[in-house]
Amino acid sequence: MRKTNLILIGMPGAGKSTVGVLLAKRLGVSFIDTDILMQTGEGCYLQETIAEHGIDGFRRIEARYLLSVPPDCGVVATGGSAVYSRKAMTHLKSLGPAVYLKIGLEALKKRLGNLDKRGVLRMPGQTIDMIYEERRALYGAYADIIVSTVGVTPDQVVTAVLRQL
Ligand SMILES: Nc1ncnc2c1ncn2[C@@H]1O[C@H](COP(=O)(O)OP(=O)(O)O)[C@@H](O)[C@H]1O
Ligand SMILES: O=C(O)C1=C[C@@H](OP(=O)(O)O)[C@@H](O)[C@H](O)C1
Ligand SMILES: [Mg+2]
Repeated sequence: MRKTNLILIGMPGAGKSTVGVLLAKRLGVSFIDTDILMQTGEGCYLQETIAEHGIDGFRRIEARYLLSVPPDCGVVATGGSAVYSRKAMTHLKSLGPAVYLKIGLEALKKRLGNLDKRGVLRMPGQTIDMIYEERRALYGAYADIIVSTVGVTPDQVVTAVLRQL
């Protein structure tokens, strides 16, 4: 078993949570989904945190949970909005390489379905195209490793990540 930490970043729907748990099992390490860390810590669903605190409030609270990820984290599936906190990303990247699970806009639209049901952080009127445009430079800038998740199964994504380590 390889003892290693990996930080998964990318758009909502890219497969961070799905692939993350499979990767952790293959590597024999722990798995943390920061969305779950936040939900259990706050005692409510992410949508409720967004409704109560607004987008900026959600980002601040999310950053706090990202900063609480410990050194022996194993594989970490972040929420898609993690990259809005430079401080949190600096912390996470100090723990292990950031793996950008990349998905094209058209494939993403098919996978995501109704954005509101998924609780993607967005300003009123902001479309998925706009969010994609706003974020892709951030994901690219933080990425140590980039793996495409289009036209491949989650298991194949795991293999592709391991090949690049
Ligand atoms: N490689 C893949 N191919 C097709 N569907 C996928 C793939 N990886 C994940 N999915 C599906 O996409 C959806 C979003 O996956 P999820 O792991 O929740 O993404 P994220 O955590 O990045 O938001 C789920 O329905 C999941 O089953
Ligand atoms: O990208 C986003 O704005 C968000 C993505 C979600 O996580 P996933 O990327 O795991 O779907 C979750 O953190 C929250 O609903 C906001
Ligand atoms: Mg997820």
